[in-house]
Amino acid sequence: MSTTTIDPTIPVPAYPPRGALPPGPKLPPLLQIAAVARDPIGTALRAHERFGEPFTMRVPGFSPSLVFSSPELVKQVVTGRPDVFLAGLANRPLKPVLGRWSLLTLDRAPHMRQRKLLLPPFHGERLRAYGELIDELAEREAAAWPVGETFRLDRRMQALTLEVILDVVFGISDAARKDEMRRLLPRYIDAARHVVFWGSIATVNVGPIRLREQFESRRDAVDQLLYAEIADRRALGDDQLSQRSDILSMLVQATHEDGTPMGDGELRDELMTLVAAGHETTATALTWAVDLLLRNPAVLARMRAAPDDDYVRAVCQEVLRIRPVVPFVGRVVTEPVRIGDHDVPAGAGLLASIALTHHRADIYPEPTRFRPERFLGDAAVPSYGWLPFGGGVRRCIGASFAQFELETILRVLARSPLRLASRRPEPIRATGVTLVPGRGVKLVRERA
Ligand code: HEM
Repeated sequence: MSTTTIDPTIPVPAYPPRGALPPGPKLPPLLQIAAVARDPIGTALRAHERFGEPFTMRVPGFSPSLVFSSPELVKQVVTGRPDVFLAGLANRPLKPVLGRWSLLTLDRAPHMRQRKLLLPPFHGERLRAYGELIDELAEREAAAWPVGETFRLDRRMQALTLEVILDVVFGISDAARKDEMRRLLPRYIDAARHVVFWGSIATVNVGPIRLREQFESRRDAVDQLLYAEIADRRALGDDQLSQRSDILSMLVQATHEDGTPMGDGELRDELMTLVAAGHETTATALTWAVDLLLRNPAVLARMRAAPDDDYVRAVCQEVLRIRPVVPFVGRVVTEPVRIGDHDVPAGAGLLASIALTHHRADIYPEPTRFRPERFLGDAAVPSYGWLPFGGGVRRCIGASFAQFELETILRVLARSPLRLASRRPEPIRATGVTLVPGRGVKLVRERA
């Protein structure tokens, strides 16, 4: 069933001529993206120091982009007119993975149509009802870790946040299907990460390297499960549906303004979007949070000693400041615009560098120090000085849920007797659209 009639495809505007954009790193685009992959924050800081604001980044398959980082200019980028500042177009590398109806890859009226349907399930206190379940899943996960053996925390956090998505978003109750999802979704996300980061290079088949085939077969396997779940949910009566609190059940009942329900393709793309946007991001933030806590014993001690809500919130805010899981958000402009004193030609990309904003010494003295106290009391951060969830009509719809999930799980993890397997600093790497710990944060659980 497909009910949506507006074609969401917007042509990519021609790139502006080189001379029309401010200077930036001279490396060829492929080498620029390799440098970003290896040292995302350092590369941005060095470019900012050398070229000032804005500088131009060029990466393969993406509009050449002006990078901004001061709060007032970042605000203009993320809150610019949604019919001109297109985020869906900027997010187009995600399209092969998430689909054409994904909230992340749509713009203008089709984007607002989907956003109106997706926002209500994420609103207010609704998802807090899941607090107990999340707490229970976290306790069970931490209790299963082997004593005295080294393990990678990133993998465990991915498994945990996937469980949360399978319950809260999908509401899958069939045990066999849930097991299949546990097995197949991470494999698909793994293949998808390369497609997103390396663009078209990762979708070719060269001799024995069958990246495209692998990507497509993993996508089809997951799609089959998703369509089966959608069909089962549609088969439920209104009474049964209205008693369920998972997001899929709510979306199956939702209707667009013209009264039409979401089609199967729309539902599939939005489910995939919620997994992709909400699973690894939260897992990565948790992994960084534990790494930072174990390297900052005073903060850990305060977390262990029955912390108040404000302190736990401040810890999570500081984690997302110093390790912004999504290091930038992008827009592509379809007509000339002015950002501060800068004329930006049509077809240029704009990047709000969250990582650079969060490392500004004028907002955060000693920006590389982990100090949750920055977010306590009257210490005010300027608006758009902290934006791990982006902003404007594209602001992350899962932001309050993510913060709640982080705080709930971190309280549990802080109580676990864990130590780092190595004191060496954890390298920060970029994969897909996230900043991840290069070695996955290796831990040892000690005897309690
Ligand atoms: C620590 C966790 C998370 C971080 C750091 C994060 C960050 C972001 C960022 C930076 C954006 C882009 C905003 C912009 O372009 O201005 C975004 C968009 C989005 N996020 Fe999140 N997110 C997180 C968790 C979640 C969760 C748990 C969900 C849902 C289950 C979610 C769903 C979405 C969706 C659907 C969008 C697209 C919104 C739109 O384009 O209208 N995110 N997120």
